[in-house]
Amino acid sequence: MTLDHESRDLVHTDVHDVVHVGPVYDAELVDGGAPTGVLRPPLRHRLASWWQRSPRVPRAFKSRAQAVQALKHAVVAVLRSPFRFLSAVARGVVVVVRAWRRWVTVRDYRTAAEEAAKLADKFTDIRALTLFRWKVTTAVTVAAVVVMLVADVLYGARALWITGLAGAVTLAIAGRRKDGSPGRKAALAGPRTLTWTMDPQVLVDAFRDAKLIGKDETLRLVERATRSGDGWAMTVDLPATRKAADVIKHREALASALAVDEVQLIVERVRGAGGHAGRVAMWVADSDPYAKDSPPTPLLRVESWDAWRPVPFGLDPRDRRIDLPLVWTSLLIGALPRHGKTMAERLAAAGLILDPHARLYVADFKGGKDWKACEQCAHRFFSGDDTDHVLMFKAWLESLVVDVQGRYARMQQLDDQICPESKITPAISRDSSVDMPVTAVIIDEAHIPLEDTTTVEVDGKKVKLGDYIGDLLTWLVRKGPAAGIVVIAATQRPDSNTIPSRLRAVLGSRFALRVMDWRDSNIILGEQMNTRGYDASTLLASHKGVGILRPDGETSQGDVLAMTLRTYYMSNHDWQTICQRGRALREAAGTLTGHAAGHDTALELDHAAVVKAIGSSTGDEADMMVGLAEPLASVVAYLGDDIDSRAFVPTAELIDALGVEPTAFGRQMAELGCGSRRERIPADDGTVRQVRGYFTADIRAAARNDGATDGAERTRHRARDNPSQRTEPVPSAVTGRKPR
Ligand SMILES: Nc1ncnc2c1ncn2[C@@H]1O[C@H](COP(=O)(O)OP(=O)(O)OP(=O)(O)O)[C@@H](O)[C@H]1O
Repeated sequence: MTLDHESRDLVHTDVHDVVHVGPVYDAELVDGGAPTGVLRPPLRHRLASWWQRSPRVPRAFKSRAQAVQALKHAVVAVLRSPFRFLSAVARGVVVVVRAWRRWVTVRDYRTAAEEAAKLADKFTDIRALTLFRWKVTTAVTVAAVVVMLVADVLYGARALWITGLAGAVTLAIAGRRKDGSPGRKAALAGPRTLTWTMDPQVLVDAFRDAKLIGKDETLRLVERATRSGDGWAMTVDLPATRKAADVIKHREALASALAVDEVQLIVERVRGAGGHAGRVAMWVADSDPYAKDSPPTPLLRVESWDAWRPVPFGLDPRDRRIDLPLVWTSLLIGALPRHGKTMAERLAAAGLILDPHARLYVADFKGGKDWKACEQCAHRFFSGDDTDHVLMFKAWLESLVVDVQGRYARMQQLDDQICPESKITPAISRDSSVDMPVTAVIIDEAHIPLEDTTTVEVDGKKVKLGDYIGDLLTWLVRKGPAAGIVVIAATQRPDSNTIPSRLRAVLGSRFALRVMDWRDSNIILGEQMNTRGYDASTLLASHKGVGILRPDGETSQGDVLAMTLRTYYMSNHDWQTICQRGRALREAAGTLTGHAAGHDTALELDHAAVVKAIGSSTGDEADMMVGLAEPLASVVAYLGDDIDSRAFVPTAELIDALGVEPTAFGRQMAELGCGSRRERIPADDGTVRQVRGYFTADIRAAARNDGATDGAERTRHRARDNPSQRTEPVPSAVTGRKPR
């Protein structure tokens, strides 16, 4: 656009009323081509950008930090050089002596004769040649000594020094470190710890020893070892076709090759613009990074928090803060007792407590003091594990189902500017007129309601209370997040019978503290996570509050599959302070409601609407179990909801879980119309194995057929035929079902 001329104009609003409106510019569009040169950055900037990006410019010249690091490396290299020279000379002596021995013993000629089976014929020749070479050796040695003596007489000690130095340099060159140099791999190597930071060749050897790269492959150093926190960081590129994911999977082997404990070795894939599938960032801690005290939660230092902001959850081994997003997702926490579940759950809850607009439903099935403090700011609260509490929890969930449906209906009425998608936004969640606050459902010991066997009537059908609660929770976790419902559940029984697979499948974020075995770890973190290098059963008992987080979406450390972290510490006193602050904030904002405000009203519910909403699938399993003969009943009980989500279950797993005699078990299953078959399944080490087992489709079919016939009659019949091979009923401890 080119400005033609500038003119001042007066606008006449009225004959007598003249208003001065300032300069008015007249312009016309002309085709002047692209504004070349005008928008180009100055040469200086282009040069600087090229300098930073060019792979030809050494890293040390690109930034001050890297220059300092390079200088440090240079100083270390200079200081180490005398020792490296001496060891190279020693290796050179070995090389030369070995070469001489080969020559003087006529090794090549002898080997050729041996291979041709003509050693006896050639013996005289070999002997003559050996003798001759010994003579040459003696003559050369005598000549060398004579020359040295003459030189010493003629030129003094200087000649000896120069000759000695030249000889040492020659030996050092012969003995320099390279593949195949003698003595490089001592049978009993000394400690390798930290030598890799100085000598990348040691790192390459470690990768080879751990079988992460081949014999002829090598690593490309992207970033030299640098000091980072209480450890050393380094970035390497694997050879083409090798994957960073495999290094993460075999971290333990690499830790062994580097002679460090696996908790000290952190391996991450570098993602995004600066990374690729074969780029690995490693960090090796000087000592166990989890063996120190967790710092207090940073939430203590804030007056209030926005529930939409990810909540400070813990620190990774490099002491980098990990924030966990909660809104639009849900969280499952699982662990053995006394390993920090409640602490982790309270940390997540603290962020929501400090937001006066967030509404809290706290169901404490533990019944202790842990949650008492947040009673003062919770919209709904109870503490206890009686059936009455479970029934109250059921009523809450039903009311929340109705609430979520109401929220979606109201969102439809809102205009597109306020609600662009069918999701609540921060502004909607804080607008009291639409009544859609972020609502957190916090459940401690979530297995208690899910295992409740009380019979309740739902839509005229008798079902187990636990199953119905499972359905309600599944619906809420699936539909609730977009409407602002955040479910945070903690359990010490993360087995497949307790947390139904349909519920687990929809829980977004997972946090596994220490568990008993890899199966429990996979139940919390997701299928096959142990084969990808994430197994919470490998965490140490002494590591309280340390767990593997599989976040739903991005955390403060970017888009990672999972990470190990140590949760912040929140003492009871700090927890009480946060809860008091939460109450004060709600009082000030006028958002104190329900239980905290002393209004624990009975819930008016349209039960039919709830049942219609969740589309009850409850009772299927119970129906299937009726009249089933053993061991089929035990197998169905053991699988629980997994009977729908898993395609195949190995026989070994069933024998292990049910504690039955293998031969009798196989025969009885076959009699019930469910024969074992072979199937290829991935093993723990990533390979595929062929194992015997049962397809869940076969188990279901057998269960249906067996349920339809008179199972009890058949069981009696079998027991009479062969009493010694009767399979014992599965104890409740094995099936994970709690008798109530
Ligand atoms: N990040 C942490 N740092 C230090 N100690 C921790 C941390 N997290 C938890 N702990 C300690 O671990 C112990 C157990 O914690 P917590 O009560 O949260 O476990 P839990 O798994 O909920 O136990 P339960 O099974 O009894 O419910 C407590 O003494 C707590 O102080």
